Amino acid sequence: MAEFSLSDLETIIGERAHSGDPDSWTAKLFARGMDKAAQKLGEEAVETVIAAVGGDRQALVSESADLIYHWLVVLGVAGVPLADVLTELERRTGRSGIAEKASRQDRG
Ligand SMILES: N=c1c2ncn([C@@H]3O[C@H](COP(=O)(O)OP(=O)(O)OP(=O)(O)O)[C@@H](O)[C@H]3O)c2ncn1[C@@H]1O[C@H](COP(=O)(O)O)[C@@H](O)[C@H]1O
Repeated sequence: MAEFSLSDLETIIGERAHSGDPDSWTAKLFARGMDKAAQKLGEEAVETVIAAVGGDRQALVSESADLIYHWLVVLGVAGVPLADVLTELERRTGRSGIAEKASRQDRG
């Protein structure tokens, strides 16, 4: 399970976004647009902060997962690929080729 990556989740979100599946939370968020997606991201951020400050380790893991999922949905609704964020993070390290290497490892 440790091999599961943010890139995998981005792919799943992309597949579900316009699936038309009435049971898909992802499809619902994409249909309702940025206001709803961003609102959910904000709520999950607050819940993550509460878990962290409260020292609730299990809640912190769970809320972090909710937060990251909703962050990727917001990126998807905005049309911003995860790779753009990774490239920006890599730029800040002052090194090059790290994101590319991670992507190669991701693909096996
Ligand atoms: N990781 C997640 C994930 N994390 C959280 N959530 C959903 O986010 C929602 C947020 O819960 P809340 O209680 O805050 O929201 P709510 O109160 O039900 O909604 P509102 O009242 O705010 O409208 C819940 O419905 C959760 O199921 C997620 N939904 C989907 N995924 C991933 O996306 C994939 C595709 O999901 P579907 O699009 O639902 O098929 C799944 O297989 C997962 O991998």
